[in-house]
Amino acid sequence: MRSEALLVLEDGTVHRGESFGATGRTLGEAVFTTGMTGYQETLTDPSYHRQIVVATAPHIGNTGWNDEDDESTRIHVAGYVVRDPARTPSNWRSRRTLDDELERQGVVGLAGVDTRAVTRRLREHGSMRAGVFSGDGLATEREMLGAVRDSPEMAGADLAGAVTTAEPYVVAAEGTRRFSVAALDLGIKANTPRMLAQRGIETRVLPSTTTLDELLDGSPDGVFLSNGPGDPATADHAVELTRGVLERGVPLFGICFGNQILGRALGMGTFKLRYGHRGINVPVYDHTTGTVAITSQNHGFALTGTPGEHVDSPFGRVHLSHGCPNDDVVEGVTCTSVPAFSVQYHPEAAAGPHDAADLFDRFAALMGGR
Ligand SMILES: NC(=O)CC[C@H](N)C(=O)O
Repeated sequence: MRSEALLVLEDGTVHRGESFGATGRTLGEAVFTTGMTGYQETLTDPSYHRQIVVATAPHIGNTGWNDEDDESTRIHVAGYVVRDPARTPSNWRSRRTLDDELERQGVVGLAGVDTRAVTRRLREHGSMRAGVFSGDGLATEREMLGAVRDSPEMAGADLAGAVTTAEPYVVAAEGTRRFSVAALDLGIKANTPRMLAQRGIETRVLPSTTTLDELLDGSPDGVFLSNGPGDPATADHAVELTRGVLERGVPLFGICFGNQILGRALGMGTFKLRYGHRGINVPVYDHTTGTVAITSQNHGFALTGTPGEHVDSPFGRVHLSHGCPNDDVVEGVTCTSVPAFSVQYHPEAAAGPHDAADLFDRFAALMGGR
């Protein structure tokens, strides 16, 4: 029997459901994702650190949990809120149920709430702090709401240090090594080095506190700035490193948090979106080619500016080359004087779609001087 569990939002809204996964108490920023598949990749994506993820897709857990699709060594979400967990998961790769895995990793979840109502609330009032409470974590509503309101905001949160690798490691290229890349790990997903490896690129993954000398040790052909949790306005060290890389003319590619960091290094500002972009079918318009890609996204912050415009930077002209047609948010920047570009969405596409995979080829071409 599942026990009672509550989702308490910062604005005082309370949703009653049943415990799912571990019982107890968890606090974080409530955000929603519209992805209908890929919950394993979402839950293990370090960018979701300290977020309580609400799935708008009603049936979650249908394909169980496997030993192959983790994007990192553990589940990173602070909590998981679903409508209707699968009672009988079925997939040839499944090893256990989502419910069991959440419990095994001590992740507090909630099932049986009207996730569409929660999503409407977050869409209209913005992402907000929240808590999931069950078992020993339950208390009076007043006490639970107090705990939510005492918890830290996502704005101003510096979280890369909580998810970065402790030690450097190398992911070898598949086949002949064409290039080597130094990747700054701010919460990197496993599929990024994998997609680089498929293109003959060796990736040396380095902790977020790496110095510029360590980053450029061995003269890598390129530098990669990873995705990651938290507020990009706090990522001063990564911004400094990026300026050093741009000054030396080393080819650079950034994804999501990495896009925000490149933008900041170029003098742009960042701001918090009302409810962010999280899903696997978000359109992005490429102002260079005039094409649209359907993309995987997970961001709560964005760069300032208008897609399509050119702006001046200490490193020459910058094209705000990609934008989201839904709301005109900048989705990518391309430098015209230095070999650097980045995107706010996820070409590593875990989970899918694969429209943007060619960006890794573009990075390879940049390193090849073409
Ligand atoms: N996936 C990411 O890299 C997210 C970047 C940043 N933490 C944001 O929410 O905007």
